[in-house]
Amino acid sequence: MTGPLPALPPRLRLIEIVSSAWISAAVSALAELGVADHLDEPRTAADLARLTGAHAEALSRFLHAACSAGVLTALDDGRFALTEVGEVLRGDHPQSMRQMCRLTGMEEFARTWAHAVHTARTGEPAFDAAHGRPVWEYMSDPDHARFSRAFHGAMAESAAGHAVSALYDFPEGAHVVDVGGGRGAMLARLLTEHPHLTGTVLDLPNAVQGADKLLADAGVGARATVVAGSFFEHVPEGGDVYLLSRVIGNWNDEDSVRILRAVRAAMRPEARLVVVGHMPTGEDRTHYVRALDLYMFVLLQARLRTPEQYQELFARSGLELSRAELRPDSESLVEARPV
Ligand SMILES: C[S@@+](CC[C@H](N)C(=O)[O-])C[C@H]1O[C@@H](n2cnc3c(N)ncnc32)[C@H](O)[C@@H]1O
Repeated sequence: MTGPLPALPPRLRLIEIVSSAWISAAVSALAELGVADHLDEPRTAADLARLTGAHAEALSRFLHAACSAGVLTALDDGRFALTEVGEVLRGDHPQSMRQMCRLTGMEEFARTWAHAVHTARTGEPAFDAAHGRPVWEYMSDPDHARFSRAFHGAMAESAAGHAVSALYDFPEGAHVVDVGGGRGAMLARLLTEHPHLTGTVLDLPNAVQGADKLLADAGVGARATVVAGSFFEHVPEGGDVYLLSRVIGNWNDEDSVRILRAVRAAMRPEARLVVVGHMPTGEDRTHYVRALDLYMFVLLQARLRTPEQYQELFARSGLELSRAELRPDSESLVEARPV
């Protein structure tokens, strides 16, 4: 189903809502198996099962479930084809969501959602209730390297497809410090698009694993530095633009102010801070922003914010809002300057 849902009697509508989690799990499983990467031409379930090491009859159920969500179409001859939406599940699509769809289905998140009622009762993060510690700490544990790789792989995939340069004019010759920049995918894209820029990526040691290689493979290694560390302890000085992409939405107000103050302490008076992330605009066409706000709370006791709410955090951190670029259904941008 690709358009708006038809009007349904309340009981049917409700069961449609709660069972959509199963369809979502089916799409995540297809992403894990890499099914879409074999659908450069329509194929049967048996063919796809052979190519992905899956069970043919079981896979056909997953494929039909994905058809009901409009990700695939079942052809009259029994073969399955990608729809325009399904194309984005391909690993080689320029805006691929394969790693993100795979990540969404991982056990860690399933267990987190199973504890969501704990969050509703107490206001505490369900991730901690399910796993005994906060998500960043859990991910830093070498025993959870698979989850960490999947998480940072998904972030790198979506950051690489993110056109931050379409939203912001980076000054000629600027040095960009990507604070909490993961594997450096966003920095790599920025430096590729703007040969005059240099940059630094700062993130926790488990997150920057592979960043040197990613930047070198993108051909920008000579203009980039990778720093492993915590933004609560130190943010590198000397930047002209400090980027916080999809970071502040992970933290409550107190911690956000600590991060912003650490960035502010590193900034020269003429430097700028650019915050990128989903912000409620009131014009969003999907329920994703509301769902993401819930997810941030359940996972991290955090929230998405409007530019006005960012301004409140900036005011407590020695910064002031200098620009806001709101984009419904997509990531928005706010800029701040030191006061
Ligand atoms: C949602 S991800 C966003 C990554 C990247 N900026 C992007 O937009 O793709 C949040 C990032 O914050 C990083 N992070 C969490 N705690 C941190 C800390 N104390 N110091 C530095 N980075 C941290 C995580 O490792 C993760 O890479």
